[in-house]
Amino acid sequence: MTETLALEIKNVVKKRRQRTVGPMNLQIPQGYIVALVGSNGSGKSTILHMMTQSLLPDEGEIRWFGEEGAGELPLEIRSKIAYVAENPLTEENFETAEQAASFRAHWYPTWDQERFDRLMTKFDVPRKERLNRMSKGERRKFEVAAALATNPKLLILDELSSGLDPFAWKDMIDELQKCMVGEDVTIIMATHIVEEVKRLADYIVLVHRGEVLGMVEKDILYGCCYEVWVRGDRSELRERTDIIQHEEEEPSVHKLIVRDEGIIADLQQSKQLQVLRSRALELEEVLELWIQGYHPIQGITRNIDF
Ligand SMILES: Nc1ncnc2c1ncn2[C@@H]1O[C@H](COP(=O)(O)OP(=O)(O)OP(=O)(O)O)[C@@H](O)[C@H]1O
Repeated sequence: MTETLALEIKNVVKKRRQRTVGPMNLQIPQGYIVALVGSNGSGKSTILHMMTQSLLPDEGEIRWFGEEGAGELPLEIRSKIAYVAENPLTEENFETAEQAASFRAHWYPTWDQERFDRLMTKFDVPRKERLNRMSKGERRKFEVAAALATNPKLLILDELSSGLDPFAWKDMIDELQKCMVGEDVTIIMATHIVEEVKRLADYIVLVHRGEVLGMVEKDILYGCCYEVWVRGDRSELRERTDIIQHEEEEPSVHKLIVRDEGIIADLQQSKQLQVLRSRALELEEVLELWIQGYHPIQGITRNIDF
């Protein structure tokens, strides 16, 4: 990757009570939306905490915008980063939205009050209400409005949709898409919502049991694997090295997972096999295969027992 990097993670390790996260390496290019996906407890929030220095790595280093990241982040870099954590800061609990916003405006030279006001109105958040008296969704909307008002170069979001109703969720998606137009903003978001990944992400980082399995362009994952049902003798399939998974659903009817559409065409050419039907795998199914050991770019890593 030759683009300017918003963030670079080199050999980073964080030891947590239940699980060690890392060692991991990641290069996040500037100007894209990157989604961190993975099961509960896989390490997504830990990674985001380290990206914002709310947690320090035990080993390795992180660089922001190509700058050295050792020690405390300089204010100049910190003010380019906005972070919406999974759980909001308790320090601000007794402040109203207006008070918390004016405090943040003081720390962020790029604070845009007009943008904040516009978003608060759009999201319908009560300004004079104390933050700890807001509903979960209202608080979330305030946090996102305040993060966007800082005009960040790097926006880090942990579970954006947590507590949001479907209308507010759509508004958020629209705002994030708007904020990517014509600006050199990078967004890194941890999410469990496939629709969010589909709508927003340029790249997907898959995290599994504390390990970063890789980063792949989202569009590569569409049409990278197919499910195909064929009728014929299993001996006809034995020689094929391009089958990722095989299951004999009933005698002589096989459900296969194959790498690409070309293989389906190839199977259709076979005189001994009859292709019954096929479909492209959904994004979440491709991710599941990746967790099982099939890398969408590097390919097959397992042997199939016929
Ligand atoms: N404050 C903490 N102290 C010690 N261990 C923690 C702490 N927070 C998380 N962990 C552990 O670190 C590991 C990774 O947790 P993390 O919250 O990063 O996962 P996650 O992928 O964000 O999960 P989820 O999708 O459920 O939010 C888990 O084993 C968790 O128990």
